[in-house]
Amino acid sequence: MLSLSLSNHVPPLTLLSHERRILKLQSRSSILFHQLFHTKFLLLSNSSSLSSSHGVVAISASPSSVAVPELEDEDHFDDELRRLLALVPEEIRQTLKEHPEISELIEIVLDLGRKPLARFPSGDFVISDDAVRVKDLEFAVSQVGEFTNDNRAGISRTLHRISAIRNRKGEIIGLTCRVGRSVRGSANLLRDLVQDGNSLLLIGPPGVGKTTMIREVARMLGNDYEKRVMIVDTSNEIGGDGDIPHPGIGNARRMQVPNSDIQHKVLIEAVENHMPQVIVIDEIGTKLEAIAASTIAERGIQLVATAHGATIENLIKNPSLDLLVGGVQSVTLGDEEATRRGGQKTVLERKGPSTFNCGAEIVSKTEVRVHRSLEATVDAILAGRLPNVEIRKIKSHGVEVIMEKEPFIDEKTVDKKHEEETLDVSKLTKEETVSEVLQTKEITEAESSEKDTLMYLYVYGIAESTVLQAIKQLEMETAVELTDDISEAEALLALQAKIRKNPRIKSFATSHGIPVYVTKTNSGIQVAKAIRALLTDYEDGLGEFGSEDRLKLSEKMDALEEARLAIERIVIPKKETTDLLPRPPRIVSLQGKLVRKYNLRSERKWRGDEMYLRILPYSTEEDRDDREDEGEFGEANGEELDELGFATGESNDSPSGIDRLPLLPD
Ligand SMILES: Nc1ncnc2c1ncn2[C@@H]1O[C@H](COP(=O)(O)OP(=O)(O)OP(=O)(O)O)[C@@H](O)[C@H]1O
Repeated sequence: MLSLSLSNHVPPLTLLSHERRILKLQSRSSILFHQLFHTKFLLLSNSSSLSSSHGVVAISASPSSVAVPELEDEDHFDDELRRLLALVPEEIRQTLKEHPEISELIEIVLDLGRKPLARFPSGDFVISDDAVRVKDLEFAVSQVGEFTNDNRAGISRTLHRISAIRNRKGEIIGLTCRVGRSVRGSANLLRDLVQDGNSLLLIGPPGVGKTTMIREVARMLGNDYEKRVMIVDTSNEIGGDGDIPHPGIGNARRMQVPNSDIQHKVLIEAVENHMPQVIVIDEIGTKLEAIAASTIAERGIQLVATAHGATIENLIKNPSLDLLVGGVQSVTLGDEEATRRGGQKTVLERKGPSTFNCGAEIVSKTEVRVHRSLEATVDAILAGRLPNVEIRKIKSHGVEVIMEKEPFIDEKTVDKKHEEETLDVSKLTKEETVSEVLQTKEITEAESSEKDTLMYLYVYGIAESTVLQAIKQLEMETAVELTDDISEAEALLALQAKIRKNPRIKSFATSHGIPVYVTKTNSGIQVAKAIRALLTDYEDGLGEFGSEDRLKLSEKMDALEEARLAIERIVIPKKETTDLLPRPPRIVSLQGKLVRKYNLRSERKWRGDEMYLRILPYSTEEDRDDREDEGEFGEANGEELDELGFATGESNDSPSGIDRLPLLPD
């Protein structure tokens, strides 16, 4: 039997659960520690050795002297917990302190005239049989900061959150005192998603641990990846109460929000004034906040946010928040398509790009369901298919942090079955669907691996089984893989009638330089012809397929987007003259056209030998010079703007064809 040497202040019986440390005896001479909730180990033996890989920390020691884990900031944490316990009347505080799970306390509930409760992961505990009195509430309130309009307050330099319930006169008659803690490693399951700059939306029911995870993401991005992180901290929950943020956020900075109603404005201010690379925000709950988040994402800033809701489906159905996942619209089908879908006349489709690239449903503190492509998930859900999900768990029965993947479900193949064999996917058990799909995928992958090159193809409006069949028959040099993610596609194959009805897809392809091939019918022969044409083009210009156009286009799109943002964010609302970045004259001319579409005046300027556009906050009525200038670099015309999707006019549609967001109200 191993003997454990314990530090004096840790009672032996609480060792296994204290701060959720899990020790597992691996053999007579070694012990492994679950390193999730602490960062430092105090080695009590000189003969101990410590090694770490993949979040697993192994400590080997001689049987008689074993390492004891020690929280880096244990004293600090104890002090914080003490400050929360200080809120309850002294006579019952001791009872609470002696509770064996005190280090895992979640909340203290004090309701006038009722017995005080402590909430633990294992359940509720009645702290005393004596009901809470007015003076008990007053005592607690006197120790916390000011309550803001959302009835929340904090305790300075701690992460605790105190929420008040008031009577109709506004007097406090109940308090929920939530323990806040910073937990190192709590976001390890999400590290790979955010480290490359993906925007991530965390959702989950109240109390599941979203704030704790997002705080750790902020710290991780700021410290481990040295990004400029700005937290917009609506209730001071991420960075704690007081003006000096809690050390749990690491190098991340934080902006406080004076009033939750203006959270969206602080979000925009954060971007405009503090040059963040990442914005972190807890609880996006209103339409205005969702709009502000989308605006930020549009500017290419990485966004990490939380929202309430157990699943992505909940968000899709929430009219205030559906914008976060692209929004939903009802589309009327053509007769042919409606017949093919068994008479269904309208379908729901995603309206535009999702604000976030990835999503994670927090199931518990140790389990998340990851949607690597939120757009693909939303599309799948709206089409009645199963989305791809990765289930990631921290296994506590062992000592490893294990990433689990739910078996891969290839939506395209599910779709194929849906379309070709009119097979009702919902009637299949998940296992049946998955195993069939896996078989198909294996075959495709085996075939692909024999070919020299691989091209990603996005198919729109044509049954994918027809496409796969055609590819197989053609026996070209290039292997083709169908993708659900249009942004990774190297070519787009569409049914003409379908793509005409969806200018957004076409516009996206154009703006990203993705060549589009269309067929008039979706017969096997037509489809095969189109694929042969596109593969021949691809093989002819291998490596440069569309790349030159892609470059030119992306520069034009960037320039127009820059002009649009300057107009909508600065020139119009602030009535300020704004200079754009220097561009080739041809592109400056195009920007000038866009400015005129907003009835504004612009001037071409030179910096050295570089030309740039100055946008003035005056109407075009005064814009004589510019009009006269027209034609000097004369290729730019309104039609080109239209082609690029920057048509303005009366419609509220986005100039880029990808739905733009309305301007934020003042
Ligand atoms: N990994 C963890 N280890 C230990 N305790 C945790 C962990 N994650 C969260 N907690 C605790 O669980 C409680 C709820 O966590 P948190 O406040 O982060 O949840 P939430 O989902 O943001 O809740 P809400 O939606 O109500 O704001 C807190 O007391 C927190 O300290």
